[in-house]
Amino acid sequence: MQLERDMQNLLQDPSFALPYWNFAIGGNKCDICTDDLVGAKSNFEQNLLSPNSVFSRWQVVCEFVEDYQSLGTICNNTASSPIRRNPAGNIDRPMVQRLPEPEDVLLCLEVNLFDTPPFFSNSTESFRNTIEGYSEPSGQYNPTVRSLHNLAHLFLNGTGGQTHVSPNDPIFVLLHTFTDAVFEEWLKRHTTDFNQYPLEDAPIGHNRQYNMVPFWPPVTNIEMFVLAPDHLGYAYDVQWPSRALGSTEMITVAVIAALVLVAMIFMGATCALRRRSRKSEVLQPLLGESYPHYAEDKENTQSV
Ligand SMILES: O=C1C=c2cc(C(=O)O)[nH]c2=CC1=O
Repeated sequence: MQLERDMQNLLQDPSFALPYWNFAIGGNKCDICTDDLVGAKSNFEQNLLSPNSVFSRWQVVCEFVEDYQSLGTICNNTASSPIRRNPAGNIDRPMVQRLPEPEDVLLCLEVNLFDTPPFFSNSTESFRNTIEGYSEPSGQYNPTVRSLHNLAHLFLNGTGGQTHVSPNDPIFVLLHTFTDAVFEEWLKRHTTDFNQYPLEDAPIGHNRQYNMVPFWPPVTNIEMFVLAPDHLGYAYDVQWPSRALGSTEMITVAVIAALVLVAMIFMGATCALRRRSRKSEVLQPLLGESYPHYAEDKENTQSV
């Protein structure tokens, strides 16, 4: 939100809103990697951005993570190299050559618990770990899988796919606004019980009452475990995909539809038969063939 406000100030446009990148579109194309958006691929160098994009002139800062760790130095914001990006181009990892599928988002929204022990990247049936992308989209932990948020990062295959430098790629923000939109939708669809947020035992910075580092002013994790339109003053406009029916569901629907049709035919036929019999009852002569007619009656009386 601070970034959005900063950009509103820079642009002198209070209506500016951060967009999101719906990365759950499947396939191997980065739909926003065009020169009018976040930059197309260079025709000259496969890992770089097209010179027609403003972002081809952006430089990566804080690239030397080994130095920061081994020498204990702090990143001094020295620019070192251009942004690298080669979507779907990681030939060593075919699994990250495709974006998440729309269905993956739906499955992840169905995971009931926010988090489960050990509150880490190997948690299973945990919404937090599933949207993060260390589980099958349905929530089952699988160490070989990368999905959703993680898969979107790795798909970018370059600056945006390396944790310590990924914020240098402008896609970073759009990838995370969408991830936040999925979180928002999950909060909407599930009763939000604060107790599901780990009070302890999560990695440092991730417990319920811990501050979210490095945001300023300080804000705790639990303060953000709320519906954004009601408490934070923003909302997402997303068309969530609808769920395609599985084969068992399709058979169930077909059987129900067939039963309803048979019931309707039966009811229609019964009504028609009833109406017909009621009609013939109404038109029945008061004196049937078996009753003597008045004239005959009279004749009989006279002859006596
Ligand atoms: O920038 C990031 C890069 C990531 C790579 C993975 C992974 O699953 O290997 N996860 C990432 C998260 C990032 O934020």
